[in-house]
Amino acid sequence: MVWTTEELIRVRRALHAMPELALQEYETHRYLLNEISQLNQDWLTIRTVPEVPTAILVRLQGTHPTRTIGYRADMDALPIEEATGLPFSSRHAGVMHACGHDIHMTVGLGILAYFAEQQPKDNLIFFFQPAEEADFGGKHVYDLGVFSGEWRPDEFYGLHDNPQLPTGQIATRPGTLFAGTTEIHVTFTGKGGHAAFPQDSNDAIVAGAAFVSQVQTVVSRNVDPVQGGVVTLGTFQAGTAGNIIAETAHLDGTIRAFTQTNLVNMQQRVRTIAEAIGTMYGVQVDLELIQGGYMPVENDATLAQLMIDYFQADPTVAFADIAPAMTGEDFGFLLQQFPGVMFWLGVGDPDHPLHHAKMSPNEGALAAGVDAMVGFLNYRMEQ
Ligand SMILES: CC(=O)N[C@@H](CCC[C@H](N)C(=O)O)C(=O)O
Repeated sequence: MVWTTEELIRVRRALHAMPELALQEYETHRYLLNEISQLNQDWLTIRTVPEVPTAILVRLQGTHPTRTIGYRADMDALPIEEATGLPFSSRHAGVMHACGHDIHMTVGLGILAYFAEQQPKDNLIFFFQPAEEADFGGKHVYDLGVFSGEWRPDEFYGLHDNPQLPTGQIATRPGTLFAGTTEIHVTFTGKGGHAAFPQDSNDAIVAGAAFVSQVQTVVSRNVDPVQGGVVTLGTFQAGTAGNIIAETAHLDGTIRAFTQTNLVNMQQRVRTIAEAIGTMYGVQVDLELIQGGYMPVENDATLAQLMIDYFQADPTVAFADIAPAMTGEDFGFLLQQFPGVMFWLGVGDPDHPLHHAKMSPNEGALAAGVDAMVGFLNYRMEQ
């Protein structure tokens, strides 16, 4: 490791305090560029992408390259009011790094800082990616043709922090690691009116409530229980007062499955239910189902096994086998274009899951993550 633990913590706390939503990561972008510009530039090239202005790519020229290896860290945060009480809490009201992307960026910078001092044998590309939680930034950048020519990785790696695992533990598996997801955005529009005269209205809340209940049958009745799936509705906004019948109800949610086939079937069921509710309750239905880049995260079997073998043989790494999770990740899209591996990095906060307002990763994971990945990349470059 080139950066000390103290330097990693300094960077992580600065990033934690400046969380920004998808495609708005301008302060984060400036901060990362400033840190990267202070590294040794001898074999380092920085590239920005005008069409996705918060993205940053960095290429390190290898000494005797046989391949180009990509490493991705995501940058965006979530619309959550932080409640950790930490002295370096979010400075941005209602926005929080509650998914640990501050950890991801810091580990990425730590690995980059190491190879900016120790020139790698193979070429390395670091991709600081906007918009993982929404708007699938990885797909946007890929679709622009950015990963071509000398910026084309032969293989791609990335990590996600995991509060349920002990600090510094690494876990992954060959094949499916995370689900594919689809965002649900639906508005039911009926006819508002006085609470006393329901016969003259079409109540959007009743339609929305029926939708909430009915979509519960998608997983319980339409998905093979052995394969599993998720339909969660995370928002329901309707109404202004107890004695007014609401004209509109808006709900947002997510559909998840480990295979694209199951995901598409679930999308169709959700669409059918929404349309049927429109007919049953006499409301207009505006439904958007957006998958974008949130494909199932499929680890390349050979590269994942290589990584697992390396980590299991390294006495400094605590490695654990793990089952797939229903988390989504738009890295799944990039792993459909390039072989590669995503892995979990334990951050030891079992009482506060990802997306919780009190989630507080243990910073001991930073050095563990950098050391493990630097070790693996050096090993991979000998193959
Ligand atoms: C790691 C993580 O938490 N990722 C997000 C990805 C969101 C995908 C999309 N916006 C959706 O809501 O389906 C997750 O919620 O798993």
